[in-house]
Amino acid sequence: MSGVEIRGLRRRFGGVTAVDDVDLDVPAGAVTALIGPNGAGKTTLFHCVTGLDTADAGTVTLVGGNTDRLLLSGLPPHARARAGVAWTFQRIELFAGLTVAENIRVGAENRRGRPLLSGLLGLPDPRRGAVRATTAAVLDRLGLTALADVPAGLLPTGTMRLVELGRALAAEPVALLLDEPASGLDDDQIARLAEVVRALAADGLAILLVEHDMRFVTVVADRAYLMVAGRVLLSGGPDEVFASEVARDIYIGES
Ligand SMILES: Nc1ncnc2c1ncn2[C@@H]1O[C@H](COP(=O)(O)OP(=O)(O)OP(=O)(O)O)[C@@H](O)[C@H]1O
Repeated sequence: MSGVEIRGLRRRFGGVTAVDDVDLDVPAGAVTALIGPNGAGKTTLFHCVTGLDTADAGTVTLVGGNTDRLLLSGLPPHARARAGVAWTFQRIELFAGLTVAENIRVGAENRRGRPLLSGLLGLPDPRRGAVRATTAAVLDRLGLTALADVPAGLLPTGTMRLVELGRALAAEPVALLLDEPASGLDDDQIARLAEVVRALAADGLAILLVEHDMRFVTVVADRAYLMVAGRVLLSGGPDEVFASEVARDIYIGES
């Protein structure tokens, strides 16, 4: 399998085992959803993949990409990003004063890095052409070209989420992690986001989604993992997982 392989992952906070011996595959070319009630450990697992948190045990491995198998465990977030992992947060973290294009360009520049010396000397960046091309391609892909020059802070939430996704995509990742991308979106925006996410998976990205919105998960995910109290209780097609007794108990009353 190429994608992200999680094995025996464990993370404790004092007496709480937030992630308890989790195995999970995020294959390339598919959307994998991680679902479960508040406090299940989804965000902790997500952060152990990005490197924003450090697992106490287990491994996270990137399979494919620049190297055949790269152990991500132990690497800081920027090294994981450079290896091909990109993510978006539940809380939107755009530069409000920068335009849509500038925000996306940040992602493209992070990926390519800028030769330190030319930056310090104020010389033209030799990679600027590639950054510009990537930014234009991402704007086009997400239908944001007409908004390229609009300050991100002026956009409605749904569009901001697309810009954040654009910034992640501009890094040309192998694996993409999305933390509650549908939160705060209306039905039309959710449908549009679902289309974009499906198309990205069809292009070969390995996508991991932490999500509460059942409808979105059902439409977009190939496989869902149900996590409760740090453990994966079951996994399978989203319909099958949501139809299970344990999921029905959790999601009853939710949309
Ligand atoms: N930094 C921390 N320090 C102490 N406990 C933590 C920390 N982060 C998470 N926890 C605990 O770990 C458990 C899992 O939390 P986590 O945020 O990963 O769950 P979640 O499934 O993402 O929940 P939600 O859907 O509400 O975001 C919870 O009991 C939480 O209180």
